[in-house]
Amino acid sequence: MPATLPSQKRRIFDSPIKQNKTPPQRKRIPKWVDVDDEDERIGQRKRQNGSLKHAPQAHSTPPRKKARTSGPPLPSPAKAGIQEHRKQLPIAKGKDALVQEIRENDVTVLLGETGSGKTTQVPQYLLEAGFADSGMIGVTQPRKVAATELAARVSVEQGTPLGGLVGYGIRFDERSGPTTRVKYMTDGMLTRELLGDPLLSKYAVIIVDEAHERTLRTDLLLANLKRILRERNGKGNGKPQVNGKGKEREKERNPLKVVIMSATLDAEKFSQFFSNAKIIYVKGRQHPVKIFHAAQGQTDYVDAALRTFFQIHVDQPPGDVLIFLPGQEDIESLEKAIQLFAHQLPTGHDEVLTVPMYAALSGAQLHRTFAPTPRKTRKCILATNIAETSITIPGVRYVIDTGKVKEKRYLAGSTGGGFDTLLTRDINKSNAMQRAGRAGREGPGFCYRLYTEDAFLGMAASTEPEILRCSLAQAMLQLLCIGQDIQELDLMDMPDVDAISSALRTLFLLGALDSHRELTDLGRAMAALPLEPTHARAVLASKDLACTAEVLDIVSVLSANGALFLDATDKRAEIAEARRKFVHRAGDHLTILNTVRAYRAAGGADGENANGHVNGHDGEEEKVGRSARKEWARAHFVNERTLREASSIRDQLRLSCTRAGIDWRASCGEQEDPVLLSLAHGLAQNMALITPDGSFKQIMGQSVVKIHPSSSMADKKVPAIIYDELVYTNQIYARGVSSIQKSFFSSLGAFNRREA
Ligand SMILES: Nc1ncnc2c1ncn2[C@@H]1O[C@H](COP(=O)(O)OP(=O)(O)OP(=O)(O)O)[C@@H](O)[C@H]1O
Repeated sequence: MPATLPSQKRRIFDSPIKQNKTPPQRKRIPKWVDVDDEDERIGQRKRQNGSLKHAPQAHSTPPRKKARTSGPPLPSPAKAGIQEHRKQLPIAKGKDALVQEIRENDVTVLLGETGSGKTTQVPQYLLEAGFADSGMIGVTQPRKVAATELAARVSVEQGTPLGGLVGYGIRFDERSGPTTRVKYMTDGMLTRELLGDPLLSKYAVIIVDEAHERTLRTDLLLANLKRILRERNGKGNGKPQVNGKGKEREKERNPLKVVIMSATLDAEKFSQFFSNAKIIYVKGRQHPVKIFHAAQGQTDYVDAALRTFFQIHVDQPPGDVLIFLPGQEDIESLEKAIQLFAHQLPTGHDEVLTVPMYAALSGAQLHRTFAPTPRKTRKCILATNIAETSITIPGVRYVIDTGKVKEKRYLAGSTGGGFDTLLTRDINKSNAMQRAGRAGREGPGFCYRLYTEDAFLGMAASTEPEILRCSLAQAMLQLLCIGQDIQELDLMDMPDVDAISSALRTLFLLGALDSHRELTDLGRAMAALPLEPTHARAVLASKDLACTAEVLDIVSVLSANGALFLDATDKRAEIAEARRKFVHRAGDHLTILNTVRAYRAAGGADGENANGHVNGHDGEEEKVGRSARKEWARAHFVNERTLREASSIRDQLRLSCTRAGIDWRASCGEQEDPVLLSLAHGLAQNMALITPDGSFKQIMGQSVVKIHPSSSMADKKVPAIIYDELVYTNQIYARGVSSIQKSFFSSLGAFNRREA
């Protein structure tokens, strides 16, 4: 039955907002069609089909109460309110049965509505039931922000400081210690741990959360968990032996429990992968989410989101709004538009606070999303799909879903030198349901889909696994280090042979593999650095060229999340003038180096403490230095957060270098060639020569590329370039470009190997 929003019969901006160039007055708002809770309907449909086993509360076996005999002392509840809230979650009703099922099965697949309490509660139930007595409980997440925020939430629920009983581990940021029993981490971090501990022996339980996302890391992890289960538990799945001698042997073997969780999972497929593992369905969601579909498809989703936001803001009760958009550009343009129109609202309306949320922002910036909303303010979070799964953003009551996402896809070239594409596409049902699930976490919620119900029903059920569409080089290098060949792994979906060949070729050209596909010492050294193979190769080359200090400065910035240079279309001339002093004629890499050096120098005394850290401790001098650096960054339109993040990455890389016997202090001063040559060792596949028309032709590939307009090398005519990446938008662009000498080619092993 069609339903309308309260204000639908009138134009959205009947209120006296200025009439000048205001898109919201141009068109009518999308018309909404109301449906019942889609997640619930789909759940029911599946249950009728018999594809789901029933909720834990349906189990008749009384839970076996196990006295807790060892392990860390459980803290007293932090706040009675939080403990009460925990008890009200849908999953709480099935707690004992759920714990019992996990005790009886090596692998459990847990399917439960968004917000039912899987991610925050299951690890705590297992902790409280003594599962962490023989090892840690590891919980993997596809995204960093989810790992850190969930660890923070669960440590509050446990009443312990973050990094104590409950901690997290993400690349370049670890908050866990000897007392940690529950550790949230990215799936990438846990796969890295396989390098040093192929049996993941410090874990008693591994919970793979949001498994429906099928990230490359999750798929590799699942294949390894299957192997580990065989080795640690003596079989793929089934009932562990718990009587008599079996119990003793089990203790010696330190068996592993695996729990696979999601709200939108093809449970049967996961169950079959783990030899028909038990499927448990947690029924019920905490709060209803009312879903509205647009009556007609929207051509301009940014404009439609703008209108819908103000419709909510003007007409609906308090509650923050979360808008899902495909990428940073749309986020920035919608943010500007919202701010513009919010200023024109008549008095009497709450303030609007916009908060962007995308992967390139630093941890501290992302943290703003979770800060309490000030009084008489409506927060509007503009997010990519990093806000789509796992997280609870307190205060969010309304979700606007544009139905779009940016998807990375690697196009492998037949002669090597493939490239990533990042294109906007329509979401699938699983995305849509997860997005709706971000409303209704603290009370009833509303989700406005800017697409029709038919469009929703016609969507694919789930995302294509990343392993079928991404570059495999880094993952294959890590696998080879633990003696695994991707083609022999028991994977849920096998990657394409072309993608495997392309990755093998990259590793061979980098010198990580020899001509028999055997891992070389160089390859092993590359895998030991927490960097992409190209950057790791550059760092290793810098050892021989005595310029590790410079290469670490550059690679740290390239590994940080945020962009280094801020852009503002209306200030292009001012920005160019401010940066003139440190833009290097050889291109973007040395410009990065100059920027890092200038920033450091702005803090006085080279801005580094005795360890070489820019972020030294709080002496008066350091405070002055910090504020001078901040001011410098502002004046030069440089993203200071990126530089601070890079500085902490560099500290960690220095430790890795020390472990690998590389002198990270080795510096070549002002010389350019050693730095560029080191980088060229890593970027040997990313080289191109100029053509008569001023574009560039790849040396190890067929593509003709242009230099991206954001590069300091844009429009420059130089004989040869290296570049960090190719991006495909309307044409193929090289980003992160430096000019190099042709004579470098003869110094690069890759070229000899290519000819071998
Ligand atoms: N940081 C937080 N602040 C406030 N409430 C929170 C927070 N994190 C979780 N909650 C509460 O706990 C509930 C359960 O969250 P949890 O993440 O465990 O659910 P879930 O079943 O894993 O959901 P999803 O499938 O969406 O990841 C939320 O609906 C919310 O009410």
